Amino acid sequence: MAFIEIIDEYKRYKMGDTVIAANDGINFSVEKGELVIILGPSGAGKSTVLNILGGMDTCDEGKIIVDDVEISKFNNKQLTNYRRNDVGFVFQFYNLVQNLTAKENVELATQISRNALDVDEVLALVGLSHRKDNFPSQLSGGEQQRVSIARAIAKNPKLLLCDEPTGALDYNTGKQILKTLQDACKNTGTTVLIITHNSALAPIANRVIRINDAKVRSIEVNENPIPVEEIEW
Ligand SMILES: Nc1ncnc2c1ncn2[C@@H]1O[C@H](COP(=O)(O)OP(=O)(O)OP(=O)(O)O)[C@@H](O)[C@H]1O
Repeated sequence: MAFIEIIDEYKRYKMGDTVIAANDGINFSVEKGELVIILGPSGAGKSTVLNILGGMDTCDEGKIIVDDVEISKFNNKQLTNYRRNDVGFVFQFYNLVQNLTAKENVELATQISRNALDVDEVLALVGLSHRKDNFPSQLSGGEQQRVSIARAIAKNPKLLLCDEPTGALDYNTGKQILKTLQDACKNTGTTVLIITHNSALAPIANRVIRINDAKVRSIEVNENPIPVEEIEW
């Protein structure tokens, strides 16, 4: 069995009298340590899959298996522990606590997690050692996103889930963030999933899952992913 298995997963939202199928029979698997890109246009159902995989939402039907555990059977308490210990999240808008320094923002995550890594080492890993005592308002967007990546990695999660992590950044800063994620995947062995609508990013991933209109349309495995610094878009 693969590290992540999503099997016949369905999620529907009721809007008044109509029902929207956000995920309509999703199937894919991911191997441990892979960098995965989930590609698709707005409204395709990408965030829904990621939220279900991250234990922030639950599916209506299907099985979600992570590291041999069926998380789709979890109760609320189990889901809380799963989110705390096993999943790191990175969002488009960094969601940092404004009155805490970069280091304190990362520490906050390590305090509620079981397997936390050394905060200074993780800040060094994302290239922020020299900025750790700064507040978010004193950091650029790219630096703030690196703090949020550090915060997610510091929990030493099984999965790092990133929803449009470069969406609010300019081209070069976005590229640096993707490189940070690619390096983090390589250097820590964490399985990383990135949602994007930018198909030019596909070559950097080990696996590319294309989702459109609530279904998986293709899955592609790259034997030789390309370093982020070598792609242009
Ligand atoms: N909480 C919700 N209530 C009702 N409908 C929802 C909810 N969340 C998502 N949807 C609907 O489900 C579909 C898939 O949404 P989803 O956010 O997963 O797409 P996406 O591919 O991540 O899009 P984007 O790139 O714009 O974030 C959309 O039609 C959306 O409007």
